[in-house]
Amino acid sequence: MPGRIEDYALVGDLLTAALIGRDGSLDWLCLPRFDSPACFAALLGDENNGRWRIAPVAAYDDPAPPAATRRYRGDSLVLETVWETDTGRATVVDFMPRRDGAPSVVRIVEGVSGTVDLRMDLRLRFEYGSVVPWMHREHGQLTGVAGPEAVRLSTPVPLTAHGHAHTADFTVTAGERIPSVLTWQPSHLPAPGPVDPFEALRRTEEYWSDWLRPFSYDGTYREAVVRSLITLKALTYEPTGGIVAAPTTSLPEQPGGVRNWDYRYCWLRDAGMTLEALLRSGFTAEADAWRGWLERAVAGRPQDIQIMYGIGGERRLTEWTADWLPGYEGSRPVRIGNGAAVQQQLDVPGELMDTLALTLSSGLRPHRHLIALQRAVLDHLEKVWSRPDQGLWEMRGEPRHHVHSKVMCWVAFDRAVRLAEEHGRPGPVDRWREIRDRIHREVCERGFDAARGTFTQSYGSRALDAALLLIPRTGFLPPDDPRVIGTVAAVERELSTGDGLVRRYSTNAGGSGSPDGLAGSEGAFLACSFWLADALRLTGRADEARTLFERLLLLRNDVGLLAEEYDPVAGRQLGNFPQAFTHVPLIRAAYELDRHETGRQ
Ligand SMILES: OC[C@H]1O[C@H](O[C@H]2O[C@H](CO)[C@@H](O)[C@H](O)[C@H]2O)[C@H](O)[C@@H](O)[C@@H]1O
Repeated sequence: MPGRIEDYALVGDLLTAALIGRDGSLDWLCLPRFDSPACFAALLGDENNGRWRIAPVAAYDDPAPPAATRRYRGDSLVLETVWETDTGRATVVDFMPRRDGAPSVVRIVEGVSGTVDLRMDLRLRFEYGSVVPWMHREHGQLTGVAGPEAVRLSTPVPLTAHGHAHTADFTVTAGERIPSVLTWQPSHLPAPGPVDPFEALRRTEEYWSDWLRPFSYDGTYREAVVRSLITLKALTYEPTGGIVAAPTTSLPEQPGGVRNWDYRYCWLRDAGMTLEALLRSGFTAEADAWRGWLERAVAGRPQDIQIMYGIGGERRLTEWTADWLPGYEGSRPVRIGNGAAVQQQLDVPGELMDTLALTLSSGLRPHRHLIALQRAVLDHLEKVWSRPDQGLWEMRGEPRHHVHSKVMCWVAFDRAVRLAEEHGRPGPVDRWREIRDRIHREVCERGFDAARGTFTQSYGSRALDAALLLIPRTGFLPPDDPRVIGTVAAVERELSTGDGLVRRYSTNAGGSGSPDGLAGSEGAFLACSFWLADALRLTGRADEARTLFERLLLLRNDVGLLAEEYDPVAGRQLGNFPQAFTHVPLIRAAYELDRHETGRQ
């Protein structure tokens, strides 16, 4: 059975990523890309949906299994799991080397002291756990083939078949290193050249230390920021520059519930925020690559711009359900694809304009096509900003006039005005200024509940929304405006989960059912909880901001990773994992709190 979400660690090769549990089981891997079918999908079912486990024999069935501790090697994506057994200590080193042709996962067992008896258990399943491949030996490698896919395992450990599993018991002694390399390829091609596991390890470590070289932040939260940045980089599809929201699908927002979504795609919103974090950290190459991805993805008519795309810029992300998969802890359906791709979410043009303005002010050269695109986006937004939408939470119910979306429409015109005023960019500035001011008036009249002193989730509603915490950082109103202060206080009061964290909205607002039209509820939303920390700082409550931020840092798992949500009652992470949307505000809050402290000193 899969572990808790926080039991997993990430390894990746910048084209896809794998999740490996504390129990030594690789339970999730899509090959050759993030959005390809999984060849190990135990995460969304059990071992018979595909897994590759290496662990001490005693860890398999013993009710008191040996203890494992984990860490990444330095500032890299090379994972080490250290097993302490009665007879000795062994380390399993897991990583995905940078690709030189075919994608591979390398797992090296190193004997540290004494001897350790281990077991390898390989259950290869293509097509999200549904296809049992034909397994055979070829050129000394165990090979699995089914349809278009082939996987080869190269290891000195002799595996034997037991039903649809291949297993081996073996012993490692101190000083010994036993490698296994699993490589994927299209089945019609000849076997790729061998991977030297030790040389691959050296190069992978070297790559990560080179990558971090431009990073100079040395503040209080360096360790958390670095791990978040490495995670964001690992979620970037290197060939195109697209950034996935998370490498998983259908890790539930409520165990056993229906709030299960596929995040292996690029949201303009999430990626724009990621870009801000990368730019602020000095990673301009990634920012430039993403801009290239964006330019290609959105090319065409502005009315056809989607809120999300595939990692190659694909538009059709048709949602379907993998009904054969039991789901993580029975959370069904397991969704592949994402129906939100065709939604109207009016915050997105604002995110886009904000990101483009940021890239310009960071000194990246403007692309001619993007300048034309901005004009076209604004022309289109002028026609549609007053319509209802699904909002940033991608609510699947009736469209509404979401206040956060309207504020972001204001941002779109505001940034256009500023680009014209400050950078001399051409455009109908007076008209943009006039629309900007009209949106502002409308939001303050229709989106503000004067009796309670707070902005609301949508016009005329009493419901609140933690996205409103973003208002002070957009410049829509200054942080010390009583309407901002009232909104922060109302969100804290009404959306708190009792421990300082907040939900994004109430799934039971006024007893009338959830505004998202879905059954069940969900946990505290971690991005919103980081936004709250940021809003507290902005509104003059820096000490409370720091306390909340440091509490949030404690929710990271043993290797520094966070999912989308957290269940404060069960004390466990929820939702897709690790999630960019969570790690991005962590980075921002860390920088801002440090900056505040330095300013104070
Ligand atoms: O809550 C319902 C929606 O949940 C997902 O969207 C969430 O994740 C996105 C990616 O991180 C984020 O941009 C969005 O703001 C979140 O609400 C899901 O992808 C949607 O299909 C679903 O309707």
